[in-house]
Amino acid sequence: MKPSGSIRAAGTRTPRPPEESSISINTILFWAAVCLGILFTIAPLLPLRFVDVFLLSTPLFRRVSTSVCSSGLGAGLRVAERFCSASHLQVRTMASSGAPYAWERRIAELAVQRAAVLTKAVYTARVKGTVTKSDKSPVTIADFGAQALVFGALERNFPADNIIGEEDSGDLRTNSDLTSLVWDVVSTALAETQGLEGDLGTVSGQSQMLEFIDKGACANSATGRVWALDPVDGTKGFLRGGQYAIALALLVDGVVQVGVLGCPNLPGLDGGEEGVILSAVRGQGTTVKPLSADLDKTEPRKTTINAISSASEASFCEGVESGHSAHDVQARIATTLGITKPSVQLDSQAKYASIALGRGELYLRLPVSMTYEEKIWDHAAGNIIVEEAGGVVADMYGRPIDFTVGRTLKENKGMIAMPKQVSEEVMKVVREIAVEHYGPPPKSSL
Ligand SMILES: Nc1ncnc2c1ncn2[C@@H]1O[C@H](COP(=O)(O)O)[C@@H](OP(=O)(O)O)[C@H]1O
Ligand SMILES: [Mg+2]
Repeated sequence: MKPSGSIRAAGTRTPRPPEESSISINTILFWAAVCLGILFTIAPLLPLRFVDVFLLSTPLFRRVSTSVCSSGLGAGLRVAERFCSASHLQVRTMASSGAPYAWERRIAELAVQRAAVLTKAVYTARVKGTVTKSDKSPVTIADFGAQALVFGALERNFPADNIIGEEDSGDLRTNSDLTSLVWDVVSTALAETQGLEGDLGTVSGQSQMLEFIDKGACANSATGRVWALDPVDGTKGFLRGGQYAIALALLVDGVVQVGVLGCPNLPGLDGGEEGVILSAVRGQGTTVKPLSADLDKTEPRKTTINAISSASEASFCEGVESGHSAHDVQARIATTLGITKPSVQLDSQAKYASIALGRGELYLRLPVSMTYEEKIWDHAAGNIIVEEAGGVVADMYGRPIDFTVGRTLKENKGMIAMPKQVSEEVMKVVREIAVEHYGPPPKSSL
């Protein structure tokens, strides 16, 4: 793992590596801005292939444009951008957005989208290369392949950040047939998303693929910038033909600041093609786009949780797997709240996505066993997506979720997500039933 200690002020972009940030002298920046301005102005007159290759592919261009914009000398560039053809929208988006975490959100969305190309191919394939992990849970070539693609993209864009990932390459390193199967789906997905290579990089071969997969072993979620990935959340749903999600979040000093959820099997927007991608940045709301959209060219749509005035109006969702949450306790809570609609059962963080999209109001996840510790990658992205959509997420005792304690959420038990307007009412009932059923909250292990 890379050393930690990459603490940065919230909302700032990851500093480029040392050699990149060395372009900091004002004179150089000024002339760089002038040159870029001229280049952008004449860009439409030049052969498209040359312009695209030069502007979109050179690391030098990315470094210079990043420095130009952050130094405030980007005005010339922005003026020149107006004259550019649509093929340069990618660069414009990158260079002109000043919102905190805009770069992180964009790369996370693109990485999740590319991973979804891979998972969708495996979802419909006959061979999924399923193996059973030591904790008895299943993992497929889609989990490994999606993790390699996303971590490659993070490594390229944020090399100083730490990463927590659900999978590691242990099962692959002892099974060359399985590794070949993963490489097949990775290389196919790379070929199908060649347009993203400039932003997300590539995977050079099997050995780099294994290296990328192993970048997620970080155990510290409390300090610095840490990404948390679940490459295929809801693997059992994935294998059963149900819902699943690709979930990526960025934590800064233990607080989730960015979250992206790709949900390939959720109904599309306005009756359109299946699959949505939601993203949220702390303080900026939650947005949604079709998963298959050209993300740089598609306006994000704000989405908010339904504001209900009484919990009895809610429809609630829960997991499909009875081994993952206590359906009987959840049913009792729903009845006590006066909810009459039957539960909607969905696998994965598609539940958080559904309530953020206003397709349900309440998510109940009560533990089957008090010894189970929820995983950070199963909740970080969903947490911010619901909160930024106007919801509240808490554990079954009404406590906020503590994301600072490493790979598991050991300071919390159970999980509930709900609209703000009814959060007191819901938390009171859930807390009472939780205490009665499971006993008082266990003492902090810290
Ligand atoms: N006993 C248990 N209690 C709660 N969650 C569990 C569990 N065993 C596994 N899980 C988690 O539940 C996740 C799926 O959630 P859901 O049931 O809502 O679809 C799994 O994610 P993966 O599928 O990524 O392994 C796994 O991490
Ligand atoms: Mg999971």
